[in-house]
Amino acid sequence: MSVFESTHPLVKHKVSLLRHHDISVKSFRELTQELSVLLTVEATQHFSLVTKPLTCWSGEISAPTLADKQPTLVPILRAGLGMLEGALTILPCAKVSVVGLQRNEESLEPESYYQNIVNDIAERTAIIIDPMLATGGTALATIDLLKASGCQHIIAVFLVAAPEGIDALQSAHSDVDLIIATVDEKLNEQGYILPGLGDAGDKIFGTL
Ligand SMILES: O=P(O)(O)OC[C@H]1O[C@H](OP(=O)(O)OP(=O)(O)O)[C@H](O)[C@@H]1O
Ligand SMILES: O=c1cc[nH]c(=O)[nH]1
Ligand SMILES: [Mg+2]
Repeated sequence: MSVFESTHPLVKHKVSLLRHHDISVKSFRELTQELSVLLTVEATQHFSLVTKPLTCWSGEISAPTLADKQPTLVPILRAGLGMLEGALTILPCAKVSVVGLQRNEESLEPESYYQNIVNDIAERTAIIIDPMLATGGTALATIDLLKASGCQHIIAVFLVAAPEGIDALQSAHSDVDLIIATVDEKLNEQGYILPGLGDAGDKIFGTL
């Protein structure tokens, strides 16, 4: 498994803006979408290309073209929906597979309440999108579900990740690549990332 933490100055700057304690819902949503665009560029940077003949204004050329089927984006409800529009900005033909998981606030275990996975997922790269990787339980459950559905290639994109969550994914799924805006310090006793963002879903949906 590769773990890629972005070093892009715009990514770092936008994560810092997200951390402001009194950030508005509007700003949190906008920054989440902007970060999602930047991280989706990173997530797709190793996609394979083939050359295909193309007639352009000056004649025949061999043009680089994506080799494989479009990926499926996998937003984890709710907070992952906040990253969907940004990812679709640069992958406008991607399919979308939705997974509904909510972490139980006491046990910290993810509880499943919805899933709708594209039926040809075995032929597509899945790009999981969720702002937060904390204990890793939610991401693990999502990866298990995608693999059980036949998925062969998974990339997971997070805005903020705790070392505990990264370790959990590395131990269980060494074939999954992680793209992360920022790796934070640790989890607190309630399973929240420090310094973190607080509850990303509540900030995106205004349910604080
Ligand atoms: O790594 P974990 O310990 O599993 O925690 C991370 C999960 O927690 C948050 O979702 P939450 O359960 O708050 O649901 P929400 O998106 O509906 O707010 C977050 O968006 C992740 O999905
Ligand atoms: O810090 C955290 C941990 C889990 N979910 C969040 O939204 N934030
Ligand atoms: Mg939440």
